[in-house]
Amino acid sequence: MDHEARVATLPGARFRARAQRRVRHLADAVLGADNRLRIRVTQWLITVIVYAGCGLVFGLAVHGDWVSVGGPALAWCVFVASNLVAVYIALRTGWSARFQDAGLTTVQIVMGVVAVCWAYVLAGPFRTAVLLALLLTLVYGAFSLGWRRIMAVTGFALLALVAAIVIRNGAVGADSGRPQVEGLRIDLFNLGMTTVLLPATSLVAARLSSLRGKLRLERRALKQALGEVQRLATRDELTGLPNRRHMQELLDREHARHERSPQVFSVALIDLDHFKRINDCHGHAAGDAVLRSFALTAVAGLRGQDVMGRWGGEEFLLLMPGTAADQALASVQRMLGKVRHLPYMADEALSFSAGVAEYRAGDTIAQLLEQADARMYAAKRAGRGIVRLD
Ligand SMILES: Nc1nc2c(ncn2[C@@H]2O[C@H](COP(=O)(O)OP(=O)(O)OP(=O)(O)O)[C@@H](O)[C@H]2O)c(=O)[nH]1
Repeated sequence: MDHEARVATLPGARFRARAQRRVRHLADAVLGADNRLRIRVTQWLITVIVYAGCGLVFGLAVHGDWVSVGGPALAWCVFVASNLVAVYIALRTGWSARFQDAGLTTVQIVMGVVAVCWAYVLAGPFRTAVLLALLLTLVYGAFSLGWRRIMAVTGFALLALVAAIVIRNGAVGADSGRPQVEGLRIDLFNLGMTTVLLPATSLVAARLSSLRGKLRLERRALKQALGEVQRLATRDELTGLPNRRHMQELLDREHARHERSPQVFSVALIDLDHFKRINDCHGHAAGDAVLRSFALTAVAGLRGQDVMGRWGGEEFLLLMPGTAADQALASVQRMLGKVRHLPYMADEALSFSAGVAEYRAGDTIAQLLEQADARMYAAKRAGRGIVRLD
């Protein structure tokens, strides 16, 4: 038993693995397994934690009789909790996915603004601190809302604050018989500061949002470019087959696999016969078309695990994993039979000469290729249109 396997069987390691599995299952159950859903629900979870933290501070103030709120505080809690539960159900069941704003960001911001402004009415002398939450609520939109929507919710937040101030002063006035000038001054000061700071925060948030959008587009373009670079680095442009470098990599990989667990594999070097004549008689473009057509026909007849690449010019290399020499020979002979009937070669049959070699344990890939090459040249000397295994 190797070191890793021994470690995995220790009681501590087993316990940790089981605990990790449980945490993973719990996370899947709460947040969902889908990556996008996870991001949305995690964002919602952060909101819950922020509400809980602010609620705790508020609760301590109420408990210490620093502020007296009474029944309306319970109504506020019920409002916030029911909204949070409704949003969670809408996200977690996938119901919200039908909307463009699948994370229900706008709904959550509007809900947050109402909750903050309501808390402003309830918080008495501590109401100024509550406004910090208004800024946070707007920043929340930066991650998914567009510029216009962020501005719209900012306007809504300012109107909601005006409404909260009117309601607060109305309530205080009703309690004491006349509006309290000192409290009203604080409210107007708060409103003034918020009118300046909230749009500024939203502007910063909107810039963040557009930067994120640009980054996302650039990342997508970069991914596409990388895919294209990879394709160009591994493919032959004319035939679309793997190029020589990629074939060399595949050979090395097959060799390494053989070293780990010996499994037979063979190669064939295939060289089209008298290709210069095709070019000379029909032109270079026709020669290109024949190369493409040959590649298509040859690949169409291959088995799933076989790979054919362009080795250079009119020479191709076929790698046949899990294939012994005699099967490889039969396979390449079948290919030779097929290419003789290429549609636009009616006036002259296309043929190739090929050398097949099976990998021998202990050999290098270069030795294997040399063997196939020598057999291919032997096939040429023997008259062309032949596949040789010796
Ligand atoms: N059209 C075209 N021709 C190519 C390409 N690559 C190599 N060739 C041509 O292939 C021909 C190969 O000629 P040779 O090496 O003399 O071989 P051959 O005429 O096939 O004769 P044997 O191999 O002896 O049967 C040359 O004329 C090259 O120009 C290509 O990408 N497109």
